[in-house]
Amino acid sequence: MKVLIVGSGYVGLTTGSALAYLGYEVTLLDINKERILQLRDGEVPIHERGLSEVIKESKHNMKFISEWESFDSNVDVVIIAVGTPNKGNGDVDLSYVEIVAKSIGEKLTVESEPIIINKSTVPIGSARRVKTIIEEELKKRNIFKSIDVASNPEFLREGEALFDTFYPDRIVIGVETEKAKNRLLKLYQPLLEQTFTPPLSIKRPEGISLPSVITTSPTSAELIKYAANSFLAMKISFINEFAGLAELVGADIKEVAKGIGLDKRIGDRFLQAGIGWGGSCFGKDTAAILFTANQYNYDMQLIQATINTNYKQREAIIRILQSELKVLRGSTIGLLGLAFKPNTDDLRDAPSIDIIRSLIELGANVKVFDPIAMDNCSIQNPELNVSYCNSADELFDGCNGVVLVTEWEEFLHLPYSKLANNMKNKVIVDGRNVLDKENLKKSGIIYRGIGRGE
Ligand SMILES: NC(=O)c1ccc[n+]([C@@H]2O[C@H](COP(=O)([O-])OP(=O)(O)OC[C@H]3O[C@@H](n4cnc5c(N)ncnc54)[C@H](O)[C@@H]3O)[C@@H](O)[C@H]2O)c1
Ligand SMILES: O=c1ccn([C@@H]2O[C@H](COP(=O)(O)OP(=O)(O)O[C@H]3O[C@H](CO)[C@@H](O)[C@H](O)[C@H]3O)[C@@H](O)[C@H]2O)c(=O)[nH]1
Repeated sequence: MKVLIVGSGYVGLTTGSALAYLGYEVTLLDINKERILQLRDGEVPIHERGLSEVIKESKHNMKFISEWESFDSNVDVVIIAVGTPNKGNGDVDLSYVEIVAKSIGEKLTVESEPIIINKSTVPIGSARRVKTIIEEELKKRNIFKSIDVASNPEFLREGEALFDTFYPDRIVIGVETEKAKNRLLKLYQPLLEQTFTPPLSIKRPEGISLPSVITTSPTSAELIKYAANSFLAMKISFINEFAGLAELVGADIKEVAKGIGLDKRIGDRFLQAGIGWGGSCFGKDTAAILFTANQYNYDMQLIQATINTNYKQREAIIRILQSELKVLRGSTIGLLGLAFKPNTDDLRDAPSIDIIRSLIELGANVKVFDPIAMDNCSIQNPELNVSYCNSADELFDGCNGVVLVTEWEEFLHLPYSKLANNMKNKVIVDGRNVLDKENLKKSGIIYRGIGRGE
């Protein structure tokens, strides 16, 4: 099967590499010429576990292009995986998807029979919009045919993108015809039956169940994606709201999360209280679903509260520092971690950036250290007046307070009591509730977690 993937970011590149690994002939098209040149040179432009290895093993099945001129119109499947950013008011900027649809319409011929798969997260009705744009372009060249556009939302997590692609919980197929349904089932057959030899870098976990397939309408598929992200975001905001109360009444939110998570109806995942969620999806997608609801004059208070609670968590870090240090002006605060979660270099909607801005506004000097995301931070936020450190030692030196923002594995095992000896005040704020509170306290550190009853 020949597959064209449009957009070579987290979703496109991961999906393309996995499909090439499974033996498909994959072409990745991205308008970012620099990215395409990097990929041709064997460089992987994003940080994802196992991605370089899988691309290396599959490169004989992969082609990278930046122009539609090189488009093979005999392709079986075209996957749209371009960005769908927020316009700032919650509305989704669909222009990247629309431009791609137009290009597809300009390039298809009378003979071409591809199924168009929309993997980008898009508002309700976008599959129909893409179909209309393509068919109108075709009509301009006197080609009158119906094009199948499927909605096939993506559920991968950054940092575990390849793992989630090879071993998904479910595959959602939103289609209007049998032809489209069968083409998608054929495409995903190796994953559905797990017939492939797992890549060495992304091992198949023992006892993993086969993915379920949900075949539904494009509209339901589009809503499934928003509902999934809203639910996960809500779960985190729920535990964070209780963390605030736990702090006041003297309870430990970690114990509370354990106590409720053992109930199978609730489940223990996504109950980690802390600074709250960030990243490219939860903020954008919860805002988008509120925007859609608004268009129908429908009030989604739970989603609004989910968002409000989340952004309050970032301010809570400042309140904790103020309560321990009193005056932040002139103090030095270190941030351990910048990425919105470990194992990624992504800084989209990262809590770290808001925290840095607030600290600077309050007159603090800010030092930061992140194993992977510092280059992205300095390129994307050149205006941020922070000192980039090369190690945890350098970060702690002279600080009045240190905030653990991203729970990178290496931060879990730092020699905190030794590092704290070089701080002016031994205040450590554990923004992810991952450190050993009793041990830290024993060594004279003032430990503050989120909702840990101190
Ligand atoms: N990142 C995630 O974890 C994730 C997970 C599930 C779904 N999604 C959704 O998938 C979509 C893509 O997200 P992403 O994180 O991979 O984005 P990204 O920004 O990492 O990548 C998008 C890529 O598309 C390219 N592009 C834009 N316009 C193009 C065009 N006309 N032709 C060719 N290439 C073009 C860009 O240059 C960029 O490389 C979004 O809708 C997002 O909401 C993302
Ligand atoms: O208990 C938890 C779990 C997560 N987080 C935070 O939540 C954010 C998102 O984490 P995660 O969901 O692991 O990362 P993403 O890569 O943003 O993945 C989400 O967003 C993607 C884009 O739509 C979806 O495809 C995934 O299914 C969905 O999990 C991060 O800031 C985490 O630190 C918490 O604060 N507490």
